[in-house]
Amino acid sequence: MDARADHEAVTGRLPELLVGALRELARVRRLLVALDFDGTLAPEVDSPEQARALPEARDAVLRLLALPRTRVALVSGRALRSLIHVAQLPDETLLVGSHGIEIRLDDPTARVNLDTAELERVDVLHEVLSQVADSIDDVWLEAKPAGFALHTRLATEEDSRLAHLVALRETQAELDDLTIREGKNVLEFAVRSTTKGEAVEHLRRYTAADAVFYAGDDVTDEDAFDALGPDDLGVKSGPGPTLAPFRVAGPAEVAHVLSALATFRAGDVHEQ
Ligand SMILES: O=P(O)(O)OC[C@H]1O[C@H](O[C@H]2O[C@H](CO)[C@@H](O)[C@H](O)[C@H]2O)[C@H](O)[C@@H](O)[C@@H]1O
Repeated sequence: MDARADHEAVTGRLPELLVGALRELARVRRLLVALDFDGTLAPEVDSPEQARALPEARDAVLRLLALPRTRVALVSGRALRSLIHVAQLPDETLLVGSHGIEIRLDDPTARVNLDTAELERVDVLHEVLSQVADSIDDVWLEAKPAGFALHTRLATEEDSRLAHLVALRETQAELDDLTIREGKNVLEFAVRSTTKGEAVEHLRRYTAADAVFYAGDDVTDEDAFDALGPDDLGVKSGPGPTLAPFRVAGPAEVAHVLSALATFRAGDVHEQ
């Protein structure tokens, strides 16, 4: 294969500016690759437990994990348990679940511990949100350690709007200071407040990374993009307003970006 064909095989149809930024990033000494899961590595599906990373994305993540001075983290709104189930990645993958409430670094036994007051608030949330889910067609509740996700993907637009309105009204009538986040066909309620931005900062310190790559698709990923600095690189997956300097169409293109990053990094690591 000549050099041009070789270059095209690695970069595909990625914009030249993005390819240049990936090459630059691949040269840093310690790199943290932090990735959202749903809508970024995995295409959206109706049943959250059926979601899986695209094979090309998973291969690229495995290649990155195998490189020296390169750490990979998943930063997800999913409960850690659910993230472990769908991601199916080796233990050296750093995991952030529940939008930063649950963090699994290199100790796989680490658990989130809620105090009694928080556990009581989770119980109240459960009672209120179960009633909402039970009373509206095709609306269901996903449990997480510190809260719940009210899913409306399969509901009609009208029922979805109604579910959001009622859930907001009823939860706020019962509990103060809830953390409420709107995502894709989901409204999330938690009794603890953290953001993906805080999670990225935590991971940056933990890994002593010289630069961070972050890819994400949803509103909550904007906190992570906001936490990036001039030496970092953010890529938004799919449509919607974003702080990320680069955008690709969706998970298939994210996989391509990760694959190119792994290839550049492997080359640069060998050169050093
Ligand atoms: O931060 P993420 O990794 O993107 O997780 C965000 C939420 O993802 C899951 O819900 C979303 O994906 C589902 C599977 O494609 C889809 O059915 C649902 O409509 C989406 O909202 C997950 O179930 C949530 O707990 C996460 O917070």
